[in-house]
Amino acid sequence: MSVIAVVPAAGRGERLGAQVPKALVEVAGEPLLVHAVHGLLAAGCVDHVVVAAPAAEVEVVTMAVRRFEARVSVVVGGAERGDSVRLALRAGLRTLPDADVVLVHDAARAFTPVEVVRSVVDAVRAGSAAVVPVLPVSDTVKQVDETGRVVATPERAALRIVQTPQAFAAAVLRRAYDILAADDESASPVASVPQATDDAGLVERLGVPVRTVPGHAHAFKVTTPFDLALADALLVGHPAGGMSLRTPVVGPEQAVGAATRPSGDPR
Ligand SMILES: Nc1ccn([C@@H]2O[C@H](COP(=O)(O)OP(=O)(O)OP(=O)(O)O)[C@@H](O)[C@H]2O)c(=O)n1
Ligand SMILES: C[C@](O)(CO)[C@H](O)COP(=O)(O)O
Repeated sequence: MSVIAVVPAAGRGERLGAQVPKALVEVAGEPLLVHAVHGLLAAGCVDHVVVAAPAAEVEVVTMAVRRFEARVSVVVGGAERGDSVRLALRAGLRTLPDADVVLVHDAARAFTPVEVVRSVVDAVRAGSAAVVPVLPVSDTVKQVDETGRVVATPERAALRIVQTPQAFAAAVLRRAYDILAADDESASPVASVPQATDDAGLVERLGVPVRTVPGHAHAFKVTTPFDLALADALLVGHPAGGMSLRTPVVGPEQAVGAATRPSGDPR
């Protein structure tokens, strides 16, 4: 019984517009990707992390995560986020075939508090097949048509912003991504990956109920230059590898009951 986290980090980051792929953009002296991986491992309940890297950056990414030793592996990502998740998931299930829980976590949500990681894992361990961290919506949301005309105003109280890591019973996510077995070689690794804007969306299509747990403002997705400025501001006063990297990485055995332990760390 173990927990795998897959980290899609193969995007270009068009909306950020940096000179390097977004996952390699540095905040407080470390790439976003390293902050994200550190946060997962620091939660103490994740056994192995698989990062999906841009094809041209596999070596750079491999060097960046070398400090985590065998607990992190790197694969080449795909054309879309879903392709990257599938490739990383397949590699993770080969590394740890007995994994019972899989997390999917955006490299771009680099400052997610460890409590959120523990909370989604605990919820799956408690019997939920799929769990997503969410925040309430504070703006009114409109649905518009292709011309921009408002066609509906959904009831705000029923809406939630969805974050990552999203956690799944391994068998359920494997089914959602149509990975029949950890050593399945029968099809192209990225053939017919169903696309959705998040992984829970695929699981919903299977009719599997998805549970929510509280997310955290620090789990925002670095998408635009404004988000990057926010990340820099959050880490002001922290040394290189500040907020996330101050939390020591602990092994799963040290994290028993971790979700209920008070933490003095802002993560
Ligand atoms: N082909 C892709 C596209 C995205 N991602 C990853 O999925 C996460 C969420 O995607 P997003 O924030 O949209 O990143 P980008 O696709 O890089 O951003 P943009 O849409 O602005 O280009 C990121 O960690 C990104 O690296 C990925 O692994 N493979
Ligand atoms: C998975 C996600 O982070 C949940 O909010 C989000 O849907 C990713 O969207 P993106 O356009 O790939 O950034």
